[in-house]
Amino acid sequence: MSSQITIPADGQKITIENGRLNVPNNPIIPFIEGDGIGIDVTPTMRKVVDAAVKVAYQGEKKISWMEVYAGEKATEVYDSETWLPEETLAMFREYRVGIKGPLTTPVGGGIRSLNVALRQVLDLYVCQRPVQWFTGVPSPVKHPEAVDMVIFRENSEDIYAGIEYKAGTEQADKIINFLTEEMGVSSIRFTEDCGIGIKPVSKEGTQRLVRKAIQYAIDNDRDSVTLVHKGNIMKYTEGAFKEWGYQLAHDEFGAELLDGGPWLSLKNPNNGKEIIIKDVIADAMLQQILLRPEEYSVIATLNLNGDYLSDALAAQVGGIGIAPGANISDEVAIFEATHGTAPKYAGLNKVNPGSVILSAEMMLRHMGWTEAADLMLQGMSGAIGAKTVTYDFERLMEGATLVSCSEFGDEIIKHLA
Ligand SMILES: NC(=O)C1=CN([C@@H]2O[C@H](COP(=O)(O)OP(=O)(O)OC[C@H]3O[C@@H](n4cnc5c(N)ncnc54)[C@H](OP(=O)(O)O)[C@@H]3O)[C@@H](O)[C@H]2O)C=CC1
Ligand SMILES: O=C(O)CCC(=O)C(=O)O
Ligand SMILES: [Mg+2]
Repeated sequence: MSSQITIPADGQKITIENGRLNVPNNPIIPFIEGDGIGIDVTPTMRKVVDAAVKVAYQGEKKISWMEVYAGEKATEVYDSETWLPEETLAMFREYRVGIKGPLTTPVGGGIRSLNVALRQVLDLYVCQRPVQWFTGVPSPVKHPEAVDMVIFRENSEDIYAGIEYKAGTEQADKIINFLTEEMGVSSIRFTEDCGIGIKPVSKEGTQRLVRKAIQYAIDNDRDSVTLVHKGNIMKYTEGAFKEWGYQLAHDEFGAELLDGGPWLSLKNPNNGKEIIIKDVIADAMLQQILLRPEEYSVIATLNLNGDYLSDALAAQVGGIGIAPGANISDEVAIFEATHGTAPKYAGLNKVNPGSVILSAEMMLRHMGWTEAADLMLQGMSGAIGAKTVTYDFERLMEGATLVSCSEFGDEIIKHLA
């Protein structure tokens, strides 16, 4: 298959040297526009990033964007069967840092999630989703300012691994027969026409995620890491996640039992402050984040819990239209909005581009371009403070001026200087 990707002539590759990113002044950044509202939010994000970089570095630094394809656009550019071209994966591997818009996943059939495939193939095992309130953003809770959490969602395992067999197929029946006849399982209520899903959760997968969460708490002066699990019911997957998480905190970070346990306490080696390692059962956590958000800071959790928690928490600070995210491995990082393709709004230049813009802000910070990242936050706060906002905020804010997706980007740019 011939290449459909144009490599910008004027940029250089980001490399990794001794485990650290080496970012040239003119890095090539691969991006996927995304399906649905990707066509609205991604160009707006690029314009805002370019403006922030220009203001921050006065032309000394500049991003060379390189479009790579996935999803519906890939089927147009390549052929109708190609949803995730090998060269897209190769570019992310080679260029180290990228960003993407949302990609559609059909429900109940059709292709499996391309978003999940990207995470699995590139082993982007950390899904990092910070949730923080911007002053003035409409919220359904009384104290949105109390929400300041960073979710570390395990991104490569769990029921999200996509090991599923459709009811009535030979594979599903084979597994059911194996379970009932060889494993003594008697609790499959209806063995006829029963779909089967498998939930792999490993010690290594858990510990590499929890390690990142604790290190983040240390590096960012956070006071707790909460392991969120449903280990009372799923003992050997979610329960094991909790046990392996505590074990890692003890073995690698020297955490000690607090008041006899099970919570642990460790001293932040940077400043001597205490970091508590605790755990909460997932359903109770959904209540806790609403009632006592100030008690939670860094959250480490399994893939599906993290998916639910991140949208629920986003709602408390303005919705998924403004909640950013990153998928990170030791070699590659792909930043992405937490929302989906919102097909009913696709191409209307209507939705909030805040989520992918804040994902780009995380990307700039990851690259060490903190001045540009800080400016993006300033621009976002400025646009929201001036109440020039997209429909999702405008419908909840008194006295706000409704602007389109691209106009919201322009409002952010106005507040960069
Ligand atoms: N990482 C990814 O690429 C993801 C992809 N998806 C995929 O996206 C598709 C659609 O999923 P769906 O469940 O409808 O979820 P979506 O996130 O696409 O949309 C749900 C609702 O959230 C609100 N919303 C979403 N994005 C924005 C935005 N930028 N600005 C303002 N409001 C927004 C809208 O609410 P309202 O109607 O109230 O205005 C929208 O109707 C599916 O195929 C799903 O698999 C889903 C999540 C992540
Ligand atoms: O891949 C998808 O379609 C959905 C993924 C998702 O909801 C998420 O990553 O938050
Ligand atoms: Mg989700």
